[in-house]
Amino acid sequence: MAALPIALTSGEPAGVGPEIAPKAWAALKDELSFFLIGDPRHLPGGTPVVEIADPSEAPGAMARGLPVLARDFGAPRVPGRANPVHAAHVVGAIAEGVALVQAGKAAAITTNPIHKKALQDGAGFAFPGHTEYLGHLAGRDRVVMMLACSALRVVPTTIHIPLRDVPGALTPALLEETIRITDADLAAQLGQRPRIAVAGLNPHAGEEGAMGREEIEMIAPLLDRLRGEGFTLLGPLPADTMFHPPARARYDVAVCMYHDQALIPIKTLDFASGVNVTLGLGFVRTSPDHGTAFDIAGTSTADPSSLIAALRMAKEMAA
Ligand SMILES: NC(=O)C1=CN([C@@H]2O[C@H](COP(=O)(O)OP(=O)(O)OC[C@H]3O[C@@H](n4cnc5c(N)ncnc54)[C@H](O)[C@@H]3O)[C@@H](O)[C@H]2O)C=CC1
Ligand SMILES: NCC(=O)COP(=O)(O)O
Repeated sequence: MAALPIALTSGEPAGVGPEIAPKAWAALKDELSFFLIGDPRHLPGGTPVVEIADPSEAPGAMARGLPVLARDFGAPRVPGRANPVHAAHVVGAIAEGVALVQAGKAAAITTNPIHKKALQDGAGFAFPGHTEYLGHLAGRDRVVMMLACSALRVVPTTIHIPLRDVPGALTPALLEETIRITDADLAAQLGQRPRIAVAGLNPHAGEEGAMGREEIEMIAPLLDRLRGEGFTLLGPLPADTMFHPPARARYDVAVCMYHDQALIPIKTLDFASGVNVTLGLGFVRTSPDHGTAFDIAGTSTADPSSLIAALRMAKEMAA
């Protein structure tokens, strides 16, 4: 019996998602099977499309073209310009992808990039991103964002919030849940518990209280308690010196305090093939690490490498 296909969501039609999906199909058609949930009108002219009525048809269709579970998004696509008419359909494709995974019709979900502001404006989307929406659909109170490439894995503890709100949002409970979910999910993936490096919040990890006290008052006591339970934890480490190659060799994943502390190193190291993974969902979700790239949408120049890596990782994790 053919392996279950991966559900790939449309993402923002005005972005590069419709352009990288056919490129990923061309690269992967002999390696794995997936199907796009989206509007076939949004795909570039000349894309070989096979419309399917059910995910079970995707493996057999891969050799002929990109399998598409066709949905009418209400309007054609204008590259670089989000259309509010699309917004509810973009959200609906994510919900449908999750439902198909939960029904045992798809092995995993891989999401094309969404434009968060366009979904807020067009559909009143109440979530900061996929991560939180997927957690909601999965019925989980808390899930974790991880970005991974061959050189590094990073987890931001706080995600899409303004920088000024980070210190208030960083609670011992939030950090503890983040570390516990990261440890459990990576142990299942790696076959052994991960070595987790934890960043400080402040310059020089607070320099013994001279530059901030979150490390002394919150992070270090929590890490000490979790070490007592058997977690392998380094830190709190100064964030500026934990990402060079010898430092990275000492851990399997870096838990960071806020979005850019985590994402700048990985996107600098490997923007082309980094993958965004949601941990703690109970099913597999991956995504390219990049966004909608409105500035190059419509030019056919978008690099599909990160989507290809995301689909490969979804297959490997779901196996
Ligand atoms: N998983 C998701 O749904 C994600 C969504 N976003 C959203 O995307 C939107 C735009 O975000 P930005 O910060 O501008 O980041 P972006 O990743 O869309 O673009 C940053 C730069 O990288 C380039 N780039 C991105 N992907 C590329 C590709 N495949 N090939 C070649 N060049 C590429 C763009 O042209 C641009 O110059 C925002 O609404 C953001 O929230 C951002 C990251 C992930
Ligand atoms: N910066 C990462 C990003 O925006 C992806 O977020 P999500 O949509 O996967 O939650």
